Amino acid sequence: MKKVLSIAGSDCSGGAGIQADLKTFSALGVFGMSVIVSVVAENTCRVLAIEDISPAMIRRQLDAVFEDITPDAVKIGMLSTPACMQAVSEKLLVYQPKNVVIDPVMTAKNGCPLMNAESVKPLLTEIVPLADVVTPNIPEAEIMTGMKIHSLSDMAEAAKRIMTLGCRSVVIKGGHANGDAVDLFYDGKQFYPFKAKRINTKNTHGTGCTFSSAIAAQLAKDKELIDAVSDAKAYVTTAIEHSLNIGKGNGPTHHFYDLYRGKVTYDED
Ligand SMILES: Nc1ncnc2c1ncn2[C@@H]1O[C@H](COP(=O)(O)OP(=O)(O)O)[C@@H](O)[C@H]1O
Ligand SMILES: Cc1ncc(COP(=O)(O)OP(=O)(O)O)c(N)n1
Repeated sequence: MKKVLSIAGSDCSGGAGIQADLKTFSALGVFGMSVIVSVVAENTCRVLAIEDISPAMIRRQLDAVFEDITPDAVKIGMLSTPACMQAVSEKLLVYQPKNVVIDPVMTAKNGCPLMNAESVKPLLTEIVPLADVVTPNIPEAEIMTGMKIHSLSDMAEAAKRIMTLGCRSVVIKGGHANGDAVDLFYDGKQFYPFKAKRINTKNTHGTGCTFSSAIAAQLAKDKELIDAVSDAKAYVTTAIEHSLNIGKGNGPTHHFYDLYRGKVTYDED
């Protein structure tokens, strides 16, 4: 069975972060592992508190995984401080995992910051260059590039700027735009827009985590980047279509086993 590691924060309400990542991995038939970088006391309405795991403990968790198991892909989510980033980048440079997907999480849906301001620079210089694919939403892409994004051609310009940071490809997600949900994938040569009808729901907690984890799961299963992004877009769209009215705020995406049962392929190795 293919194995995928998530390096991210814990969402105790189960809709985003490590919890969304592991649910996505299971639904897509890969074995999920987790290195927890921060514990977030959050729910569908708000973030109450954040406690970062020490950099030493992040390093030990990474050693524990990599000395025993070789992940087929790695997804990186919330990294709140420069010290967390340094611990992760240092170990990934040592272990050199393949298929690294980086979701540069900066704020929760309710606007609460999940990454502090001094982390932008190390994100761009130490973390993004490790990525096979980086998946910012529009506000994150604006912060990464210093430009405003109002159109698909702005998304294309931002994608070009992000590629200069040294990643292999980028998908700018269109969840925060108006109209259809159009994500723009750029591999340094060509632009590929992935379009889905916008689903009229408030229950979109964890959409970014779900999408990036689904890309990692598909890359682990040896899909080409473009096919992994295409499949992940289909997966997240289904997960939003069937999202759950749990909690009083933005409910979570649903990792809809029944729809995926039968479509998932398991490897025996
Ligand atoms: N209401 C929606 N209908 C359909 N797709 C959506 C909707 N909201 C977000 N998406 C999709 O979910 C994925 C995550 O995007 P986005 O919500 O922008 O990320 P984030 O959670 O990081 O802010 C993207 O593929 C985006 O197009
Ligand atoms: C622990 C943790 N990590 C990431 C997020 C952000 O999740 P995301 O899927 O990008 O979007 P929202 O659900 O916040 O809209 C989080 N909230 N918590």
